[in-house]
Amino acid sequence: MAAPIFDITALRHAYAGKTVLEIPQLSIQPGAVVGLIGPNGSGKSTLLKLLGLIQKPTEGEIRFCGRVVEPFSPEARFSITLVPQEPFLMRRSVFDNVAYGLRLRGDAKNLAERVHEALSLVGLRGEDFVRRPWYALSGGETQRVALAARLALRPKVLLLDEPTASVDSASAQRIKEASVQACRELGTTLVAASHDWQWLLEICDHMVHLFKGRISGSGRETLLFGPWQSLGSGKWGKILPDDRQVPVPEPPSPEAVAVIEAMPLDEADPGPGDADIALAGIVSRLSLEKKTGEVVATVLVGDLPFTVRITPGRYDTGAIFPGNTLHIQYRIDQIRWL
Ligand SMILES: Nc1ncnc2c1ncn2[C@@H]1O[C@H](COP(=O)(O)OP(=O)(O)OP(=O)(O)O)[C@@H](O)[C@H]1O
Repeated sequence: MAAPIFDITALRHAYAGKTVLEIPQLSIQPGAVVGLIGPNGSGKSTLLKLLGLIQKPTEGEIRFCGRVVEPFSPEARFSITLVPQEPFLMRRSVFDNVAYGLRLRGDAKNLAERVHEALSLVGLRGEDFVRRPWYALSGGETQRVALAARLALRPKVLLLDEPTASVDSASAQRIKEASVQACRELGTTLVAASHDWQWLLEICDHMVHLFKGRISGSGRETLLFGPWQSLGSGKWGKILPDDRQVPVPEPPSPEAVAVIEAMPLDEADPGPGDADIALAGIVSRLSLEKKTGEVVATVLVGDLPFTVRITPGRYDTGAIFPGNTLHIQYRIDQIRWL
């Protein structure tokens, strides 16, 4: 295996003395497509800024290509590029915005051609856009020009922070396609934070699920939030509006979060099998996971969203689609607490 492009060790980051991110170890391979998911405030943007070397961690180390690189060093600036949630353009034409980085690093050969190429990657026709001033663009076009300006640099690493949060759906689609295509064509490593779990599952080699600044899993786990109720006879869990029970082990604190790894559904007739809990739910969405070729489903049990893995054999029976009833299964002793 190639040496990691990023190697994180004993990382802790704090704002005004409050720790918001703690990652003991994380490696990212060159050329990998990595997804960051997690609720608001879980530390995704902070991790991207640290990987983008525009912030220094409070403690610990981030090695880039095997070396600790100083924030804002030329090496970092020309190899790693971060597209923030609300990218801004310089008060110049689209051409000058896209050409800026190339000129800055003294790399202006075939400039016009490269600007047009980068714009076409994000679905904008050069002829229509190069002369436009920064203010004559929609939000989606601004986002795409900002991405084109990064892709023109053929970066080693592209960091995307919620690339599609505030744009129309056509721009969102184009931004997603362009970033993945760039990674394929240029061998760029892509780390994308997004609430679009389905998109990340489809494109990622690796998912990192952040929760309260810690890695809680790989994005396929179910998180169940308190408050927890006593179910009697020493049992704990939740009671659904239809009186069904969702049992968990005794919670360590009232606000503890239960984590259930996605169990595979691979039998024609689910039954409890290895699990001690089986609950009927309604399939609400299905996604094909690039890494495993499995279908990952969200199944609503009452109003609780559970994540399950459906093996190709089971999925090929053709009986699973949104709106269907499916039994989710888990073992109480496999639940861990956050
Ligand atoms: N500059 C800052 N100063 C102080 N606190 C900050 C700063 N930036 C972020 N935080 C806090 O750090 C925590 C993590 O924030 P971060 O923006 O990294 O989360 P996130 O997962 O990207 O959230 P979102 O999905 O809302 O963008 C939050 O509690 C946030 O309020």
